Amino acid sequence: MICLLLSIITKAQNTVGTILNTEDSFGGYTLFTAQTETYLINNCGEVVNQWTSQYPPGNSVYLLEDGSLLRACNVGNTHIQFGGTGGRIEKFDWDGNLTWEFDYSNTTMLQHHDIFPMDNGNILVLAATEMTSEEAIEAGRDPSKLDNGRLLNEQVVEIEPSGTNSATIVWEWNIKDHLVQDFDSTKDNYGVISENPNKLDINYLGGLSGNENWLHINSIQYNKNLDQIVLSSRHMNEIYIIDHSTTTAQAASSTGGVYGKGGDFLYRWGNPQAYDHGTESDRKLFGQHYPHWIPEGLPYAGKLILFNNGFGRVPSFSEVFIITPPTTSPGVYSYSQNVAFGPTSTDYTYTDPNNETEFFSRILSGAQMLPNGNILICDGDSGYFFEIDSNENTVWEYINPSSSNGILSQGDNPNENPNIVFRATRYSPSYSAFTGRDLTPGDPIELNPNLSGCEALSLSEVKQNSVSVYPNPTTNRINIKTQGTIDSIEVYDVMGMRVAQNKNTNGIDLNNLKSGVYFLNITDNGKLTTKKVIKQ
Ligand SMILES: O=[N+]([O-])c1ccc(OS(=O)(=O)O)cc1
Repeated sequence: MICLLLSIITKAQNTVGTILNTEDSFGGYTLFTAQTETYLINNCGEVVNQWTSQYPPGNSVYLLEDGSLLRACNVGNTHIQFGGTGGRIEKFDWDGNLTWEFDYSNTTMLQHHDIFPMDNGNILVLAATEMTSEEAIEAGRDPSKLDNGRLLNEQVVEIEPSGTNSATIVWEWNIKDHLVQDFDSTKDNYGVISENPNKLDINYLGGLSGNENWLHINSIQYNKNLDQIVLSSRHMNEIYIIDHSTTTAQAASSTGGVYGKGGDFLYRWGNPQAYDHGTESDRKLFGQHYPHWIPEGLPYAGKLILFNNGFGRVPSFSEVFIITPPTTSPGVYSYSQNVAFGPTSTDYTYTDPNNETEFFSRILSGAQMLPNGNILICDGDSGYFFEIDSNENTVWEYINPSSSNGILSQGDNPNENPNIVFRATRYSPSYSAFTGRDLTPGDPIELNPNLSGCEALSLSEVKQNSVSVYPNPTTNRINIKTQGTIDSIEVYDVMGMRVAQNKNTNGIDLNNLKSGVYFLNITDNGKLTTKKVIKQ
């Protein structure tokens, strides 16, 4: 309720940039990429650093511990085309100089969607590679389900960068080595789907037709403690965990590695129909994004958080899930024959608390647990980032002003100007990338900006004690102590109705108001501060 009120009070009528900033948001810097630019903004939407590439996103971007930027970009491969393609990885230093670039794009292979920077400097790369129709049929694909005369294998490569534009592949995994099918008994991988939960049915299409982009894996994330990778397949509506401790040879087999299963799935979740372990009613995921392990030291550490887009169900609505994959020991996932991998319910689910269909992103998107227990959510389709607290109050809101029609002005309608964002990531001010950096805020991204509401709030955070109210609680008058000159005092009830106001004076009489909680909007030398008061 307090946040609802704060939002009513502090919401300048902004259409882009920072829409809402409250004292309950996690102070830090938010990184996202749109068009050719990557922005690091503070909670007021002011740019503290910016990197420019020649290319649009392809699609994820990371600020590394040393302050450099690792970004996948889209080179426009004409041989492999679907939403989310990339093809090149670029690294920039803090000052925006391109220090390394690497292409993973040709007529038969293409990096897409996500990459993951590992602690040792290597990079996990997600790529699609071509399987000819002969290869696909040999792997048991129904030939009537090969719309484009080929199929796209999904591949993970670990690359070790070197020089300014090269890298060595040091590890590799391919889904085509982990297929099962019950279509063609003459092929090697013929089997009973339900008896092979650790493999993928090459003829399960998740309700689609014979699209070559059959799996559409849209994220790759890594857990160094478990040495495991989690992948998200939009078209299967499943997430998969695989072992990274294997050799490349083991990763192409079903044995070896710390967990003994080679490159077969260690875990899968979201749509048990895909392995004949349930029906549509058992399905949890609908075009999901960005499953990743919540880092150590954060609330829900070690669990998986993901954005369930809710695409393909009626009605359409998105959710944020936190789940605990059941295990028998760390990284060893519980499974009993013919029972779908758990859990059957989530540890946490966020939907829009007022109207669930209000929160919906068809594509892209993600959610990030923050150190104070808030969650940063990227509604990628709308370029809309918002932060919720543990009571599901919205405590920060931002709309990406960079659209495919150019940089928007404050007042422009973002709904008329595509401003999609793949993912947004908040970095804590204590992150090592910021050590010794000049973080002086520059201008916001949007043209003709209006930071009034936001600056007031940020200032009130800084000058926390410079405006005080007393007595509080009060039976009648509230006095205001400030170093500046008070321009106006407005009193709002908990429903956001203004119930009293005064100008050019250092107090206000609450005599006529009922007992309860009120909010004072105090403008002092043009700066806004909000104070909660109790009328007895
Ligand atoms: O339009 N795009 O840029 C786009 C569309 C779909 C897409 O795939 S998804 O799984 O990330 O939604 C990625 C990018």
